[in-house]
Amino acid sequence: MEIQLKNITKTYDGEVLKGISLTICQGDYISITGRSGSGKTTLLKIIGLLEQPTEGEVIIDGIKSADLWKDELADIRRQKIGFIFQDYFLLENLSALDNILLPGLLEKQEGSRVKSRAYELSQYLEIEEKLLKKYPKELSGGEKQRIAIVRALMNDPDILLADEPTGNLDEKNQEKVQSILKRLHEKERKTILLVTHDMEFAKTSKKHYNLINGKLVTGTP
Ligand SMILES: Nc1ncnc2c1ncn2[C@@H]1O[C@H](COP(=O)(O)OP(=O)(O)OP(=O)(O)O)[C@@H](O)[C@H]1O
Repeated sequence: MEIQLKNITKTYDGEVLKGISLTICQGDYISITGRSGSGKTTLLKIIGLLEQPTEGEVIIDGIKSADLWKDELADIRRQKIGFIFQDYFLLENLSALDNILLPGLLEKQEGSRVKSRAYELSQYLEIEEKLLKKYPKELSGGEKQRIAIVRALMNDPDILLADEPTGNLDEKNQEKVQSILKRLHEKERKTILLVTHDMEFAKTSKKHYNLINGKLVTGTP
């Protein structure tokens, strides 16, 4: 999947993004850093089709997102984009396994197929089977984030959008998540777009941008 941003602006109270153009090609690993409030999450939401730009175009595989219906945008989000967040967004009253299975089951995919993919991916991310029975409150931050990554991978998305995925983790788990993203990029050819405060983490990407005054500035991490 190729995502093109053309001269994107976003205005809330003030102008947060001021003319951003960027092409994200299949297989890219891009990191974006920037000070708090600079608009990183806003940009990620626009790329993930969760938010509309005020001006400018988001073009997905040659099709302008503004020309698509809400349902079509939701289909692209579900089928092609995986989201990973700092706060994991696991449902507390579901086991880790059910959290992973829920999106697929909501889409009425066949239960046994969804389940075997969940186990396969959990094994790939070295999540012990016994962890899958636990509830989020019984899991460490690192475990929760790995469960959230499995959930993001269930539909085999082309691109993973990761918003501060190591923000709440200790050093050991930060390294674990970093190496998982690296492996998904190198071995599975996933496109990765990473927002992080952590310059060391940004260094592991192939292209790095700094978001300054609403514009992307090429940086060498
Ligand atoms: N839905 C919204 N309504 C109004 N203002 C918003 C909204 N979302 C974000 N903003 C504002 O836009 C600016 C950019 O926010 P954003 O969350 O994109 O920054 P960020 O770089 O991700 O920050 P952080 O690193 O602290 O997470 C902030 O000033 C924020 O208050």
